[in-house]
Amino acid sequence: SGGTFPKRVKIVEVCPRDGLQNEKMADHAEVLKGIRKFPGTNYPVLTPNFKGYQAAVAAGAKEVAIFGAVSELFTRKNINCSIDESLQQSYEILKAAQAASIPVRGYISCVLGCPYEGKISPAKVAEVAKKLYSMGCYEISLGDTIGVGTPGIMRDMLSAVMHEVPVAALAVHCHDTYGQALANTLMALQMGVSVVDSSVAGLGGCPYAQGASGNLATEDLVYMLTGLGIHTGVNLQKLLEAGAFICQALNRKTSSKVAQATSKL
Ligand SMILES: CC(C)(COP(=O)([O-])OP(=O)([O-])OC[C@H]1O[C@@H](n2cnc3c(N)ncnc32)[C@H](O)[C@@H]1OP(=O)([O-])[O-])[C@@H](O)C(=O)NCCC(=O)NCCSC(=O)C[C@@](C)(O)CC(=O)[O-]
Repeated sequence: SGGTFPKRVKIVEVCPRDGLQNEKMADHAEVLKGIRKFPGTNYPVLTPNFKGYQAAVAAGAKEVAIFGAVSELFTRKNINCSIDESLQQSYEILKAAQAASIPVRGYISCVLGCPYEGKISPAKVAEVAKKLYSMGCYEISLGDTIGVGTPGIMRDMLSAVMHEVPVAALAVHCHDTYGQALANTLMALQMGVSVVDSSVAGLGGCPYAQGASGNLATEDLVYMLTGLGIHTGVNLQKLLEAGAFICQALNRKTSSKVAQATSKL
């Protein structure tokens, strides 16, 4: 593998959630019932509050994800509460989930910049990450929700967070609004992060974040990791087929550069 890069990277495919959340879509209970489940694959449900957690568990969710942010204004627009209130809700979900042996992943949004508050201090991200981790999230996914970050900002943010949370429990979640998602992810990999969120065909975007656009495309991530000799366990050809399938179903163009390039071969 390449120098200080991790030998293997776990990719968390967020297209079924992040990628499709802007589409007119069924509620999670119908989705969970409707999908064919494969052994060894997790199907986490994003739960915005305790009511959402209870509904997800009642629908058979075996893993849930909670989300918070480092910006008061974004938190208000996204889930209609303050950061402290959102952490309190997260705590309640984590307590119930621990009692039910349900793993909880934590997302933090706007870690490299906020559409409403602008610059975000790395110390603030570290503080929220520490709280979610100490409350029991097994992994913290750090989201550049509106894709404004550049690798230097990613480096400063991660340096602060890694003082508070072990790097093995960190993931990055980059949006590609300014074409920086792959570069930001590469910086995170160089700093030892080995879990990366991405979305097939680059679909995605947060409806509550002005200007947010698609996620890092999984095809492009897998292509880069393969080139670096990093193991992912993902078959790029099959991934390209999955991307083509979902783009056709949604009548959308892929944002993956690899998909665009290989379709012309
Ligand atoms: C969180 C709420 C629901 C609060 O919304 P609220 O209006 O503050 O909630 P409330 O407690 O005042 O309740 C209002 C009504 O909603 C109902 N309600 C309350 N909760 C639920 C629930 N869970 N499921 C179904 N119904 C619910 C509740 O029962 C009540 O119904 P009524 O009594 O009036 O008939 C709202 O603000 C909301 O839906 N927000 C959207 C959250 C969302 O999906 N955001 C996008 C997620 S993606 C993201 O954040 C970024 C990420 C993770 O992808 C990573 C990155 O890129 O950074």
